[in-house]
Amino acid sequence: MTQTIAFIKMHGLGNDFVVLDARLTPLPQMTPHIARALGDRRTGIGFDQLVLLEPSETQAFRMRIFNSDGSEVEACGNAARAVALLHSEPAVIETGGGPIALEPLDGGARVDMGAPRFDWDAIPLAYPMDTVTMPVAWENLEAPMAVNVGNPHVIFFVDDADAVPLETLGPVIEHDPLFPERVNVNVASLAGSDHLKLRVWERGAGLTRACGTGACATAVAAIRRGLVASPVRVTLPGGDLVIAWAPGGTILMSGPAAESYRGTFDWDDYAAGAGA
Ligand SMILES: N[C@@H](CCC[C@H](N)C(=O)O)C(=O)O
Repeated sequence: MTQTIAFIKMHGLGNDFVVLDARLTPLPQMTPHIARALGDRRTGIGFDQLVLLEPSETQAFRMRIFNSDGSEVEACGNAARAVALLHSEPAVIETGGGPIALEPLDGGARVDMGAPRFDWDAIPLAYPMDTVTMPVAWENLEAPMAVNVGNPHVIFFVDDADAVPLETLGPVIEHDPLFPERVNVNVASLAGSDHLKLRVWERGAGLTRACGTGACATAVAAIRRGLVASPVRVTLPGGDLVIAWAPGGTILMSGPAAESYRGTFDWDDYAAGAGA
């Protein structure tokens, strides 16, 4: 007998999610096949990420994240703000990238995303390399910085982020063998002494309206290079986030989130033919 599953559609700056809440009632096992089928905007519900909330043995609850290509990943900044809004009270939660602290605000949230990591094997890269000014280039994109903020990011500072053909270069860089777990690709330009403009090609999801972890990684990279001072306003196609970070500390991300609608789907409609 098929199971009817309730979902909540949410977004952070247009980066959209389907949230499944299995904290009290367990759901059938999520697989990459089902996540991909649900995420298909032509035949499924459609989303950038699927967010699965489960009980945790160590924190208030656990947030699992699946990209629209079905891959399970460690972190999602915009989803963290959406989940903070849904949970509606402060909480420390478990993620694949480590614990993060949620604080709901009116129409959004502040999230402590933990400390960034810069070592080549923490990104991870395929071999040892300076991650502050990487000696690599893809066409006109050169000398990026790599940061892991729970998930892996590479950041290119350019004169005009809008002029970069991210839809063609993004997938090439995402799948370059230098990044054994693939990578999220950020192109940023300076808009002021505390303001960056950012576009992101997301690993496993493509071009999105906004990427919270991309904003965190890019702000940290720009502060580390001495390009901007914290707190940094990061303007994405979907709107603005504010990121605060000091070397040695954790990253604080603030910004909006919203619920779009609630619905249900039949599990068997998406499980058909499911292998992995
Ligand atoms: N939308 C995100 C990031 C989602 C995960 C990412 N695509 C990855 O594969 O690491 C955000 O807001 O941070």
